[in-house]
Amino acid sequence: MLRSQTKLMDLGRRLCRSIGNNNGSNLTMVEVDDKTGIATLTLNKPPVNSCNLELLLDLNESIKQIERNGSRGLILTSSNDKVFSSGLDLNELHQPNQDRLIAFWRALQDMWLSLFLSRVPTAAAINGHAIAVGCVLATACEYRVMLPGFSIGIHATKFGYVVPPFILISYLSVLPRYIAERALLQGKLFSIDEALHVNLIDEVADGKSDAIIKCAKFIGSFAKTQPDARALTKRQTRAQDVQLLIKDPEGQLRESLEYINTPFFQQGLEVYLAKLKSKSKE
Ligand SMILES: CCCCCCCCCCCCC/C=C/C(=O)SCCNC(=O)CCNC(=O)[C@H](O)C(C)(C)COP(=O)(O)OP(=O)(O)OC[C@H]1O[C@@H](n2cnc3c(N)ncnc32)[C@H](O)[C@@H]1OP(=O)(O)O
Repeated sequence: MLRSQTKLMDLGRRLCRSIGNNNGSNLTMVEVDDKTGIATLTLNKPPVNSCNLELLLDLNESIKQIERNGSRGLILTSSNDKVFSSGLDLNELHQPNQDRLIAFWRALQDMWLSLFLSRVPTAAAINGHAIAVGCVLATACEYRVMLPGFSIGIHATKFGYVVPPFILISYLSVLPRYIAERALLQGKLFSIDEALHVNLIDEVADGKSDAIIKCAKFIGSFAKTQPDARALTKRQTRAQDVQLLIKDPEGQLRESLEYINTPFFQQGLEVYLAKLKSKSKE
């Protein structure tokens, strides 16, 4: 590598400062670019960023921290170069301890609301597979840039999971209804070309740094808007989508828990988890 290139990269690194989210965990990392004021929020739970209780709480705290520290925007990405997020940690749903399950599902609902309604511009640099809730994280953002060779989508019905309303809504907020409905019913995972074709993603990037640059460019497109006016307008635009979860979070929680605790769901999950484990040993 040329010395001038190395120098440029060092400079880039120096311009970023890490900010903690006060809980001392490294499950997510936040770096703010001093020049642009944009925060990069990196999912960092090996091996595949599956969302367990701790990651959801951490992610929610980081989203709030980014808003509190006055960042100009949020870019969500992953420290894993193959997987953006593998969705919910299925171990949280399998034969769950009921108190932990309640905390887990509440954390999921709260985190989704924080990201979906974030007052700052949000973009996802999808540098790996984005499966189920991994896709939901991306669609909660305002803009999506993805790298080729990976899949994105919600394939829950293939494995016998009914999707809760807020997951459905996050799909419907970016896809036309007939495409969202068909994809959900088929349990479809989109290739990059298919995702681009239906506008599930906005752009393709040829590497993670290119994806981050493209996300930053999108966020920069709001430079001339007044932040409070932008934030309130976004909230109004999305108000109907969040109505159910804001008006009756406990009702939504109850419905999901009832379903998760059914023998039907538990048996299906057991088979799926066993398949996943045997696949990873191949
Ligand atoms: C009428 C009432 C209405 C209310 C309804 C309420 C319903 C509520 C419940 C239903 C929820 C529905 C919505 C579902 C949302 C979800 O997000 S579920 C999660 C779905 N995700 C997946 O299925 C992903 C599965 N994983 C993969 O396909 C692959 O792992 C990968 C992401 C493509 C990565 O592949 P690779 O790099 O080859 O890694 P692996 O070797 O496969 O995996 C490494 C280890 O990680 C484990 N793992 C992977 N994903 C998960 C996961 N999601 N949860 C837990 N563990 C996971 C995998 O088993 C490996 O583990 P080891 O064997 O121990 O190494």
